[in-house]
Amino acid sequence: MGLLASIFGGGGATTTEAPRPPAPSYSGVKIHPSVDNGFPPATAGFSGGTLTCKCATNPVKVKIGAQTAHNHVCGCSKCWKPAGAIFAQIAVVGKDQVQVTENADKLMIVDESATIQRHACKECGVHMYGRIENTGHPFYGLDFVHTELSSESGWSPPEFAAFVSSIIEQGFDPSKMDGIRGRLRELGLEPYDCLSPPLMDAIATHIAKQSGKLPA
Ligand SMILES: N[C@@H](CCC(=O)N[C@@H](CS)C(=O)NCC(=O)O)C(=O)O
Ligand SMILES: [Zn+2]
Ligand SMILES: [Zn+2]
Repeated sequence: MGLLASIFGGGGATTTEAPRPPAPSYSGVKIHPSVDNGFPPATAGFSGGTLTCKCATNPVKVKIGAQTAHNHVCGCSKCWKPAGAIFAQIAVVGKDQVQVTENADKLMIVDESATIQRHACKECGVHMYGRIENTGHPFYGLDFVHTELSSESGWSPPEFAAFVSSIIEQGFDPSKMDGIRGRLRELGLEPYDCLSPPLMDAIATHIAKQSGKLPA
């Protein structure tokens, strides 16, 4: 065996390597019911559906007139999560495509001071859409919606995981974060502790153009 081969273990048959342990599986770690068993790709040409709150009678209905974008799971404390879920699942759509069609009187704004004005059903607590009213905000014009509230299939699938560390603020055991991030990666949802790099870059670009650091 040559010197390099002996240093770097390139000797082939003479090297006795221990078998590599199988990659750990985090399949038992729960994230959100819509992603825990995997999720289908978007349907080509899909053009929206109707979101319905959880009320057994007189549910609030919101018609979404287009496919969503930037679907993701969010670990922050402000986004609505179904019972027992650690993450929310949320996507954006143009605000002009969002129309409350039934029982609009049951909606209330959860926190008037928040950037995203989340319109929730007063009775069941489900957030039906979140709107940004600040015209200077990078995401102005986009509404935030939970497409799991629709019976239609074909919506854009989640692409990444946002605000992952924020689940600790809500009481999640910090020693179990490796399992959470491992499971998210297994599902193809790269975990970030804020938004994804393309979205953070888009926000920063908008801010730099507003301040004149970049040409508008
Ligand atoms: N660590 C905070 C993060 C909250 C946060 O910044 N959430 C993001 C993702 S939804 C956001 O854009 N919030 C704006 C808003 O809630 O209006 C928490 O969990 O409450
Ligand atoms: Zn309701
Ligand atoms: Zn959130």
